[in-house]
Amino acid sequence: MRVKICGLRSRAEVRAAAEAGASYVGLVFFPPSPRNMTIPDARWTLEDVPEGIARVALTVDADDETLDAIVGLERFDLLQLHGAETPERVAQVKSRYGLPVMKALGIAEPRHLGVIDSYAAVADQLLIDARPPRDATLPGGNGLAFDWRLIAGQDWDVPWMLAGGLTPENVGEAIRLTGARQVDVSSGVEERPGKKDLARMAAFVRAAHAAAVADA
Ligand SMILES: O=C(O)c1ccccc1NCC(=O)[C@H](O)[C@H](O)COP(=O)(O)O
Repeated sequence: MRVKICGLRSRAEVRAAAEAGASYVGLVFFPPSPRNMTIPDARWTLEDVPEGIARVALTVDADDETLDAIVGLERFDLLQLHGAETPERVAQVKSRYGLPVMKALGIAEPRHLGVIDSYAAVADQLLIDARPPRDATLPGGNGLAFDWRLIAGQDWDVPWMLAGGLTPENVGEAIRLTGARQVDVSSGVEERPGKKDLARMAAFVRAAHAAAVADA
């Protein structure tokens, strides 16, 4: 079981996520978000991440200039594209930067599953998330879950991660229903938007690992 904790905003939060057992730590580069990270702050925030933990940069329909600046920090192992990027744009980003790319896809109904294969053909990983409501300010990180039965028994040609409204309380059921081997959380381990609750991060990782063991 691999856990990603997203929307971290300080070195202390990154350290706590690593100590809790996260396999991925994510920073959000999206100015409207309460979790937004600036490029200069990201360099410092990720200065001493332990070996073996993947550092993820989350962007939303970012242009090349923004991605150049983020990748230029030489701090990231994986790019998470969380906007309306097309499969062609995913392929372009992957080839321009030579870093693995994870494409986030929001689902709410069976028809939203239809596009997943076209992204699986170009992305290194998929992040299967809740589709944001039409009036949402943020395309992700809304703490909303989708009906996990929609993807029960589904698998794709690349590794995928389950996200959307996960919490220490519900992640076990989500893993059992979907068979996810990787899970991602942000709001569900916060005291308030943009501020992580260190005890909840640890509880989340424990619950995810316990569900994976129970499933084995
Ligand atoms: O977190 C944000 O503010 C954010 C902004 C713009 C796009 C995506 C964003 N977050 C995505 C995530 O943190 C996760 O990858 C995932 O969607 C889980 O979010 P949550 O439902 O809050 O656990």
